[in-house]
Amino acid sequence: MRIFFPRTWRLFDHQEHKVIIVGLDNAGKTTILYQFSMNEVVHTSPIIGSNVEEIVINNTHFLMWDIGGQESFRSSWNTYYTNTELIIVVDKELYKTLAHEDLRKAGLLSFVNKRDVKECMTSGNLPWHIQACCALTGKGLCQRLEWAMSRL
Ligand SMILES: Nc1nc2c(ncn2[C@@H]2O[C@H](COP(=O)(O)OP(=O)(O)OP(=O)(O)O)[C@@H](O)[C@H]2O)c(=O)[nH]1
Ligand SMILES: [Mg+2]
Repeated sequence: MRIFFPRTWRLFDHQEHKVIIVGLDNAGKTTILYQFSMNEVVHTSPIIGSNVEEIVINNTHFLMWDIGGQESFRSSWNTYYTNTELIIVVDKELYKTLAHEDLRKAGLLSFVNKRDVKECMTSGNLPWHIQACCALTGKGLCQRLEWAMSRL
């Protein structure tokens, strides 16, 4: 995995940044967690509960929580939200739906919808980006973490 973040001011950034990884079951969250922490693919089993790893990248410390995506556990996700600085949403359904020959040349624009509904998050308070990745190779994972870190 490529190591980045050359900014010198980060050399002394020992604050721990809380990250949560959410998404439906089987999306690849645990695989991504261990790509970040061990730079390798581990054998995973579906989890009801969570895994947490402390990860240091270029002297920036992350406490990365991988939260089980099984339906029965989703109502517990909110117990992990306190002090979260970065949310990683892993979505395999989107990929599956769009992996079609007819869409090979299409662009992709994603809307965070229902901004008129009060309880919904808005793009105003939640900066976000879409990044294609492969958790088995680690490709794509680092680029977007770099983008996210610049906003911490
Ligand atoms: N082909 C492919 N398989 C992947 C990728 N990422 C994960 N997988 C596989 O998808 C399966 C599920 O991955 P997990 O990381 O356990 O999924 P999860 O999101 O943690 O699932 P829950 O713990 O049930 O919420 C495993 O067999 C992984 O090897 C990927 O980028 N490509
Ligand atoms: Mg898992």
